[in-house]
Amino acid sequence: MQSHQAQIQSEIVLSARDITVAFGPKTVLENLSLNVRRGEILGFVGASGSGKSVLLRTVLGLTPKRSGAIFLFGDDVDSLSDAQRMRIDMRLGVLFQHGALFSALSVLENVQVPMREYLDLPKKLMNELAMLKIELVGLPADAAYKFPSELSGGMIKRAALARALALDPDIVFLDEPTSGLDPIGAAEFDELVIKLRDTMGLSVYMVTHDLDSLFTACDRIAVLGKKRVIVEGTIEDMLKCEEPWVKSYFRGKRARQLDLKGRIQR
Ligand SMILES: Nc1ncnc2c1ncn2[C@@H]1O[C@H](COP(=O)(O)OP(=O)(O)OP(=O)(O)O)[C@@H](O)[C@H]1O
Repeated sequence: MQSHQAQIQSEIVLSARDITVAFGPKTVLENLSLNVRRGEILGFVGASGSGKSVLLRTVLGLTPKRSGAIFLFGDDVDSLSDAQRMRIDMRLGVLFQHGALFSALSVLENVQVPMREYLDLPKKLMNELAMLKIELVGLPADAAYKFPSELSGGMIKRAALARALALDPDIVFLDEPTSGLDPIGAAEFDELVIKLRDTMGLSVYMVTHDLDSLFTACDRIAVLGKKRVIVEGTIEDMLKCEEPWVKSYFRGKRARQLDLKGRIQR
């Protein structure tokens, strides 16, 4: 019999099954299947234009699929009532590429956007909860009253993460979270994501091109190619894989510069 811990570990929080998405005559995803397990950080990679953002939008219900099913926390989202769907949506946090904060709102107000949308809380409590999230992502308290234009790139990402965490989600979707950050800022962001996973049991679906993130933060990696997931596994599996795109990505010049293999063996 599986231990309770093993059951939790193997629980599937997101299952995309046989997903096909097309725009007019152009099929972008075809019979794609992918699972995210509770408490794991899944890195999702693929060539530019291969459909990573389309899949993310499809999972979130923002882009319609032609066929297939999306299961979130065991429920087929197409079978849910509006009220049930809303309860599921509250368990998802999203950090879109470029942070996508509202420029006219302070950081505190940005973090409160999901709270205002889904909850009916007194202002004082909302302020306290938003401050807790701001602290959680490592921003100083005075950042709460700043506007996005007054923040560095790294602070914007953290503020956007605080907003994604506003409702204590079970899974967060991060779309290229470290793009535009310098290597130190990117490494700090990865550490933050790992810490949140470890302390909150968060599941993380991370679209990324960042080899450092794939190496240090991701438990598993899924590679999108030919309209579906062509390879899935650990970073060690990627380094052994002979599929041409995977090989050139993980063992190409840039990867060699990062000395990924050496770092694995150390
Ligand atoms: N609304 C749309 N209408 C038509 N085509 C679209 C639409 N959205 C995306 N596409 C097409 O789907 C394909 C996949 O795009 P997508 O943005 O998902 O790629 P990606 O893997 O996220 O790329 P990148 O790594 O560059 O962000 C592209 O050819 C894009 O032009």
